[in-house]
Amino acid sequence: MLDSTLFLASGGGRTRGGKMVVVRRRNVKMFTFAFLLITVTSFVLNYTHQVTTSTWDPRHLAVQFSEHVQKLFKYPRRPCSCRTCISELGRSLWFDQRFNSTMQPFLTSQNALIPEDSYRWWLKLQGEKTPKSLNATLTELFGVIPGDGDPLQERGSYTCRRCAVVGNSGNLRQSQYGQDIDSHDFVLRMNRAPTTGYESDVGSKTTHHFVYPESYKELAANVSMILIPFKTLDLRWVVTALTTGTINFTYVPVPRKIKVKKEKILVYNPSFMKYIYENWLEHHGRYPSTGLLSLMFALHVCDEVDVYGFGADSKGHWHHYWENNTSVFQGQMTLAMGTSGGCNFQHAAEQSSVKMI
Ligand SMILES: CC(=O)N[C@H]1[C@H]([C@H](O)[C@H](O)CO)O[C@](OP(=O)(O)OC[C@H]2O[C@@H](n3ccc(N)nc3=O)[C@H](O)[C@@H]2O)(C(=O)O)C[C@@H]1O
Ligand SMILES: CC(=O)N[C@@H]1[C@@H](O[C@@H]2O[C@H](CO)[C@H](O)[C@H](O)[C@H]2O)[C@@H](O)[C@@H](CO)O[C@H]1O
Repeated sequence: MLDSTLFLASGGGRTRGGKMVVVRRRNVKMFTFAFLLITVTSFVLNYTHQVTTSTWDPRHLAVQFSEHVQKLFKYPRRPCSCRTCISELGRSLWFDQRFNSTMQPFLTSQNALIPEDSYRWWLKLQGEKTPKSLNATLTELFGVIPGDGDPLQERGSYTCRRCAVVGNSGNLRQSQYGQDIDSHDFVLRMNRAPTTGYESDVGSKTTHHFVYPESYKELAANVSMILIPFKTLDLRWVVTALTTGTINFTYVPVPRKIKVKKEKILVYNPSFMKYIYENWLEHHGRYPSTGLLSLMFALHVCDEVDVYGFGADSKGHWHHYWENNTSVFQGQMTLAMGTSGGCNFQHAAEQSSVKMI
């Protein structure tokens, strides 16, 4: 194919002598050489800007390069009609190097497999001493909840899915962001975040709410609850909270029963947590904060993401928008992202279609 294209491009006809063949071979060689030169040069130029993660080890560079090319071929951007789409590669190499569109944010009844290395990492997060068998727990869990289908995952209906991730920072106070937040297709909130009484600043719409047993709050009937399990007990808690009500204590008291429809319960994937810890937190801290887990989740299921309520307020105070604690905290970006760890999210925000508001 390449040969015949070159042949035509060189304007020649098939001749009797060997000369044309030599010219064609030379053309092929020159083309191949030029292609390799351009590719390698642009790759090297691009990567020399990545001070934090690149090394000059040729093997490392070659691996990174081949991964990048594979990604481009294997996962071309999905249909999206937004002005800019998260999954569009090539806007920021920094972002592309970390973003892995193949990672699955949910555990589902069809995809409940946690690789051994992820499982080992996850088990250490909260030092669970005698964890129950994970397989048995997951079988039981998906015997109780259907664990499938969520509007966020059904690609067909939205061509531009706009999501708002609302953190719990006091910087939302008097922001008047309520309407803006509510204008999104999906509004993701977390932990104890209330909306009643704070509508003008934080909005009133919630489509998805991230919780773990210790941070559970009652949700409206139309809201999907996304359980973030930090330990096996958290998975078992959902089962008992929907059935027998036997678990009422983890490391603090937790609700015995929850009033959530089984079809509205989704389960965050521990392997996805590990991916965030490795690719985005770059192993800083112990594990990602709920804010970062929610944000990364959104980046993998939405086409456009706007971020609200992260960081300290304008006076450097670190508190929830519904509380009055005015303690000063300097490392706001760090705490917003990791459990005593951080990632250069500002960098990501500046270079991709994520807006931090
Ligand atoms: C005492 C304690 O453990 N507090 C943690 C609480 C607590 O467990 C829950 O509120 C449930 O009661 O949870 C956390 O987080 P929390 O519920 O405070 O906030 C959720 C996410 O919002 C972002 N945030 C919050 C406050 C603030 N001033 N600036 C912010 O940027 C952060 O990204 C944060 O992750 C958590 O789960 O991550 C982290 C907090 O450290
Ligand atoms: C304040 C604190 O560090 N408490 C820890 C607790 O951490 C909290 O875990 C939550 C998930 O369960 C969530 O990640 C929150 O952001 C953390 O502050 C756990 O690590 C717990 C484990 O036994 O120990 C508490 O001291």
